[in-house]
Amino acid sequence: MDLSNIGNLMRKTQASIVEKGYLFKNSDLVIDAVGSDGIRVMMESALTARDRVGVQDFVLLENHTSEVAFIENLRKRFKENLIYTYIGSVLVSVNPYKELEIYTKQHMERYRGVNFYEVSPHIYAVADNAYRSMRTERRDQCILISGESGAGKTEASKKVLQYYAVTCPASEHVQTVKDRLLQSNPVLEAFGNAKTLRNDNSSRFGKYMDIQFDFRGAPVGGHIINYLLEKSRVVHQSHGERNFHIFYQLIEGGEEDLLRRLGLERNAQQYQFLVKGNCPKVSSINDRNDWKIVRKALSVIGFTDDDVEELLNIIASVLHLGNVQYGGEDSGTSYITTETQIKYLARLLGVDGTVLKEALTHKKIIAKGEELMSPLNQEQAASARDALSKAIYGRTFTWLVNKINDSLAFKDDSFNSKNASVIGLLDIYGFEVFQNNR
Ligand SMILES: Nc1ncnc2c1ncn2[C@@H]1O[C@H](COP(=O)(O)OP(=O)(O)OP(=O)(O)O)[C@@H](O)[C@H]1O
Repeated sequence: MDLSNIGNLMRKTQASIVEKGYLFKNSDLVIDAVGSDGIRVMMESALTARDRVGVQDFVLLENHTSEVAFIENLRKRFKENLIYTYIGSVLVSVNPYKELEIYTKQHMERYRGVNFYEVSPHIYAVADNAYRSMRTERRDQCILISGESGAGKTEASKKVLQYYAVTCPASEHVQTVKDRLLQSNPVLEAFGNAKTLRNDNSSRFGKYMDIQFDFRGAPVGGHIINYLLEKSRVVHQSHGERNFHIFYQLIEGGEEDLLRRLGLERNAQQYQFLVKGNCPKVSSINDRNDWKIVRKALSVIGFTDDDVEELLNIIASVLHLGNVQYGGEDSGTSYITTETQIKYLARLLGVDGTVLKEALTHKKIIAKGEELMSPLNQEQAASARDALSKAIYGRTFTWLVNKINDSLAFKDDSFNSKNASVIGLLDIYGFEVFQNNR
């Protein structure tokens, strides 16, 4: 072998070894390619490379049962901006908290149709592997994403969706489905995410999303199941946290005449349900911009102007409910001191103001077939108000998800959805332990 070429060949091979993560597992291949003269230098280079970037699959670690070795390998890779590592077919991801140039179309192409271990670990490899297994084995697949709050689960599930949106076959109809699938994210995040101490955009609900594919492997529909929305956040937030994003987006971004119609002021500090966490501004969040994104997304998903109006009426009514105040502290019988709120509430919710007032200050008892109204004291009335606010918000969220599902459902009669192949995406929020878990 011409020794002058060894350097070049080595550099090339080493890059490929590092990229593919073969290192010493497949070092025989490398030694064959380099020839006996290059073996020693080659081995040293590969060793140095492994020292620097770690191994791309934890099963290749010499001491793979050691937690210390595991963490050390993650640390090495993270330092080199390698946030993904495999444990066999499981992908471990470390949140980089910065934009990495690893989600471009070129990257997607690199992972398309390529075997899991031929390219460096990536969320796209997992997405592609599930897709190919679905097509070749004709079996439904599921990608389960779990981790503690702020680990990057929601971002990972968005990357998977983007991967399918770009790489799967498309037609006009399929493009609409892809757009709707992608646009459902900002809407769900506006209504179901909030700033917490750990994550400025924390999902406060669990989400399971089915993506349906036809026989050509094109995404033709989807379905979302939501569960465990953290409704208590509507009425109370811990210090440094916020309510659901949509409230701030509406107040910051809502047009003047819209706010006037809803009886709202452009000042979040005016609303009892938005001041509990004492966190009016978050540097990483632009509520005004996000409002525009959500409004656009709602129309892409197929919400009519009437749907949006109804939705916003209800969101505004929750804010008005929070400002309902009671008198009658010592008497044991509460009464409402904020008539303006009741006026707005009656109009926005389409209910009779007198009936609403009674509902907010009394409880109904049915005894021996007879209905009796019993007055609530101030504290009980405040709890009734909060319970109503949570119930309204919770049902609105379910309504929203149902509307999104209607728009994602495949409506062609000739297509039998029972024959569709499905990739499920489960993004379940991380465990948290609070002083008070609610
Ligand atoms: N791959 C990534 N590249 C760059 N930044 C990321 C990536 N993944 C996550 N982040 C950053 O971390 C933040 C938190 O991520 P994400 O919301 O996905 O966490 P999560 O695990 O879904 O948390 P929660 O359970 O609270 O909803 C994101 O808003 C984003 O700023």
